[in-house]
Amino acid sequence: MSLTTDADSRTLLEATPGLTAAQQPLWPDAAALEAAVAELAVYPPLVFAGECDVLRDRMAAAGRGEAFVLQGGDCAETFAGATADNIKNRIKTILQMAAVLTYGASVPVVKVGRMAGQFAKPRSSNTETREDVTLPAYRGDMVNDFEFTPAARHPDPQRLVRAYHASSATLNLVRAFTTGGFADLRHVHDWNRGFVANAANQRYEKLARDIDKAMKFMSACGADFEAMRTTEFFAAHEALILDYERPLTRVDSRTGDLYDTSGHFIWIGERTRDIGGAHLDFVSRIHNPIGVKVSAKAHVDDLLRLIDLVDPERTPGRLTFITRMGAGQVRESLPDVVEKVTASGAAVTWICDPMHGNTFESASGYKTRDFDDVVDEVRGFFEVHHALGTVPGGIHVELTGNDVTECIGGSEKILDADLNKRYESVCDPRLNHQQSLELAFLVAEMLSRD
Ligand SMILES: O=C[C@H](O)[C@H](O)COP(=O)(O)O
Ligand SMILES: C=C(OP(=O)(O)O)C(=O)O
Repeated sequence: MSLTTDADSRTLLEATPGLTAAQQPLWPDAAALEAAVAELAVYPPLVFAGECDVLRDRMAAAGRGEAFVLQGGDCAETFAGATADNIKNRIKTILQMAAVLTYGASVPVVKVGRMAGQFAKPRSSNTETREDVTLPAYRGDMVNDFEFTPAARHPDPQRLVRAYHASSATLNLVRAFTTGGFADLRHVHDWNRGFVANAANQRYEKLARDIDKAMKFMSACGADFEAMRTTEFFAAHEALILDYERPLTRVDSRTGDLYDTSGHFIWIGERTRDIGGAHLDFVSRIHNPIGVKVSAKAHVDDLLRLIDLVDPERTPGRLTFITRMGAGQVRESLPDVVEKVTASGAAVTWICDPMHGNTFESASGYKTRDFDDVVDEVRGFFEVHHALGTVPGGIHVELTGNDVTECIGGSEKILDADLNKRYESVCDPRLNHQQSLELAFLVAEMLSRD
């Protein structure tokens, strides 16, 4: 991997003339921005192109039903939140979920963290008003600070550089955890025993007992548990701020192809997937596996054009549609999209994001999601794919390993009145540790009925 100055990469480091990039900050100081971008452009890549290729193969397997993808992590990572404990708890939660899903799906689970780069947020409004004060909206730690003061909300390009360092430190610990023994399947299994030991989770005891038996069976057969002390783990985030993604785009010295080395998998959000926009133009020129969020409002013709642009060669694993239609819409809106995309001969992998179509403001004023809606959207996603004979390839979830109270419901029965106890997200509400595991048990049940 090298940073070359050949024509192709030079063009990539610059914005394509005439294309609009939605949801970008209004950086107040052009010289400061240029300095930050120049700094990023000479830093080492965060990931290696070969790892992105491996993930593309894994995503292709999920598209064929030979693997199942679990993408999960914070809605918005913060610099202050990039602590060892937070990262460990999130990895632990994802590993626990993956173990349960592996049993349910009987295929490998591809583990992808929404982490080590998820520092930018698209917003519905450019401003936020509290009482009679209006300030720029918080757009993620990569851009400005959550604190509601004029100074904090001022976009600062040096934050792009801080995001790189926070991502680098996060990824370093993630790699240590997942290759150094923390991911040992036997530990993960023990942690899951703790989950069902809680009386509130008795409903999942049978599945947990079955997994226990499977572990004992594997042990009796002489399975090599030492080989299961490590696991593959990939990093993903929304490629939103092009002043971050472009300078981290490098030429792969093996092939001459371009890769965005800020993460293995990057996705384009619902608000930035316009066909003539700069985001799709950007991802069409890099070789990472790419996700695109698809809401119930998406027009199929636009999606078909998008496929032609981003995946003209129909490479399995290259393009994933992350559908987020809402529990009330998924059964009505998803079939047409899946049918027409499939009929076009496209090779997309389908993943369900059951979070972003199910957000509402609670009576007490918190942005929240109801656990039942989250489960129902996944159920609807499975139903639609089963009816059409297509493959439900995975889930994409906003979660944390901590005991926050941001989404209502689940076996702990979090109520609206509980939300103020530990609402810590700086943007959208996440499933907490228990809710995440409960979702994994429920999805494992859905998968094992396949
Ligand atoms: O995470 C998703 C979006 O950034 C978020 O839903 C937008 O939130 P907003 O409507 O509060 O701006
Ligand atoms: C903003 C997000 O989702 P969407 O683009 O689907 O709204 C997100 O996943 O953080």
